[in-house]
Amino acid sequence: MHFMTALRAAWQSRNSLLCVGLDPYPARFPAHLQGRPDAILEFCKGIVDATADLVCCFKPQIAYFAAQRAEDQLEDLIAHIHERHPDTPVILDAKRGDIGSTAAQYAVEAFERFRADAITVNPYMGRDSVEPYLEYADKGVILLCRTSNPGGSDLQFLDVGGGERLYERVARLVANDWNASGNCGLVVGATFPNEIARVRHIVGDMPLLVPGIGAQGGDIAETMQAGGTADGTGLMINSSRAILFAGSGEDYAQAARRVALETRDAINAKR
Ligand SMILES: O=c1ccn([C@@H]2O[C@H](COP(=O)(O)O)[C@@H](O)[C@H]2O)c(=O)[nH]1
Repeated sequence: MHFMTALRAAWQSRNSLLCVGLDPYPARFPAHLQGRPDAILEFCKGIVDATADLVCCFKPQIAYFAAQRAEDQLEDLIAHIHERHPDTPVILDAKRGDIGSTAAQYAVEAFERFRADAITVNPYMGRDSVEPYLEYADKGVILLCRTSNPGGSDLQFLDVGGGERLYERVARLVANDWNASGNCGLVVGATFPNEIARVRHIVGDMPLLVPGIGAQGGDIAETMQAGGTADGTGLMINSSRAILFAGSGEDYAQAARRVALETRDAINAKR
């Protein structure tokens, strides 16, 4: 199924705009998982199974798996999500960016090896660096636009002419040119609600992946006000650490579920 079709279906069936980010950091795992060779997979499966009915998508961040030499556990985790929660799209947060020939290999890695439904991509090497992902027309390609970190302003806020900021140029380019197959989205941080509103104005109803609530302190009400579409959807609002590490004992998955539920409900209260 096309990523966008699956996402829209999940927004409706789950009544949720929440994306749970899967950033497994072993030092924060509960004691009963410490030292197990499959700890990353078991930790993440616990989170996924406890929250799947509350989310519109999951977003594993590849660095947390690669740093632990656990790419095989990422493969198994995504296979688990597809098997047990088949209506829940998976966004591989990899932020790839390279020349076309190398990008083609990254696209194979994301969509054929890991079987992700969408990937995050860095657009700053231009169209030919993004083309190999766009060719997978049924997969989502979610481009960095206005990132949530403070240093994002160093470049993304530069005036590229006529008062247009670089992140606005990215939004315009993606909406008017790169999105021919309707498979593009943009990353815009919850920590910059004014820019979320600008991007929404430029791109119409294009889905926005919004990290930055929870541990980074972004405001849910401001995010919804700035980025929600007329039908109350349009956003995948990510929270990772605040949900993953809500508890530190054997009941960590139940604790994660409680925070995921509160977060989903706080978002829904502002739709
Ligand atoms: O601009 C961006 C783009 C991506 N991220 C990623 O989202 C999560 C945020 O984690 P929290 O624990 O909820 O802060 C993480 O995987 C980042 O790599 C982002 O934060 N900002």
